[in-house]
Amino acid sequence: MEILEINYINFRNLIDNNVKFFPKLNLFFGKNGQGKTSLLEAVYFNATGKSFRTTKSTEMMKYGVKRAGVYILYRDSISEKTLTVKFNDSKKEYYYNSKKVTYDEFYGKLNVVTYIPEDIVLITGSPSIRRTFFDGEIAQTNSEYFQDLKNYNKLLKIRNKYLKEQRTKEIEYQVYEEEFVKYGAKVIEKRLEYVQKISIILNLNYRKLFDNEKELSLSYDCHLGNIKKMSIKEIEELLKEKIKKSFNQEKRYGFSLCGPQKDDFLFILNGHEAKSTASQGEKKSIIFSLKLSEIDMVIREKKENPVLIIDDISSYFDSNRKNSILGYLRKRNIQVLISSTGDLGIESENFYVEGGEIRYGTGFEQCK
Ligand SMILES: Nc1ncnc2c1ncn2[C@@H]1O[C@H](COP(=O)(O)OP(=O)(O)OP(=O)(O)O)[C@@H](O)[C@H]1O
Repeated sequence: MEILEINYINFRNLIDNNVKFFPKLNLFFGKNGQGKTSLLEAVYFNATGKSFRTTKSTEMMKYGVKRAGVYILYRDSISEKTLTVKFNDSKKEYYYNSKKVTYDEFYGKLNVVTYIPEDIVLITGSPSIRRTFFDGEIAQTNSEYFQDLKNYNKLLKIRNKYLKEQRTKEIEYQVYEEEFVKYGAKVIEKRLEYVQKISIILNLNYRKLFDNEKELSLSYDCHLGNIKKMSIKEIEELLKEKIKKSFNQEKRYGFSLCGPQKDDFLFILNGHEAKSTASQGEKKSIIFSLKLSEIDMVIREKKENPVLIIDDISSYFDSNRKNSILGYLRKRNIQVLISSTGDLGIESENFYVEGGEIRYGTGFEQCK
């Protein structure tokens, strides 16, 4: 996939514009606070309907305006396509090839992978951060998972409501519980399958780019115990069993204590959990390897190259490591959008960002 151009209106500090991108490395450089991240955020938001900086879309609207919008023209292996998101403080509208669509129909069309400074929380942060991240990743290439997860989350809310209101003797509750178990097991099974696939690629990428003396893996830490070799029926049975055992406690608490919302994803480096043992440098390298592995997963599942977005590359790696990563990305024929406060010392198409304006082809001397 390749983004050909983006148009934005009233997006953060960006001056309304149309920017054309190039197939390989696109570098957006400029001083701090000029709009580099805002441009990358606009691309990400246009592709996914979400921001990597905020959960409130109103924060992305230029101060003082009532509505904003982004439009992307991109090409996949078949044809050119467009995606548009229009939003205001109360709703978002999605368009695919100029036709209004639901979010379900919109999500996953244009695949993007991001690497931003805040990504380190994928290791250091809480399990819910990892669940949200991996759920999004799996859903990006697997629309069945997107639906299963949506159904499960709906059922979880309903089940919690019944538990809270002590209505578990009602007939409907039994029906909901059966569905809850069915979708819960589906979510767990698909997550496990994804983890098993990506873990192998993750280790290869980590060893190739960062440290071939170490072994890195990702494991799915399921609240049901070791489910690695289980069929979906066995997972369902185990979940049912677990619910039966915790039911009295669930009624007391008024919410579900079982289900995939209790699970976690663990990064294991040389046999130890990275969260508590890996160095800062190792954590950054693990996350970068994860992002490269996501690219490989998209290629594998969708037969399309995703677009890679890297915000502020200079803040992660020293120049040696940066050069080896960028050289590697160039060889892989992936479109990359990178922001930096200076020259990267590698062949790239350069854009200068100043005061919300993006200008193509200007020299690095302006940045000094
Ligand atoms: N909703 C908004 N409307 C207008 N301006 C905004 C809005 N949100 C943020 N800004 C401003 O936009 C400017 C650009 O921010 P951005 O994060 O894109 O900068 P940057 O070039 O990536 O900087 P850095 O190199 O420091 O990360 C900042 O000065 C910020 O205060």
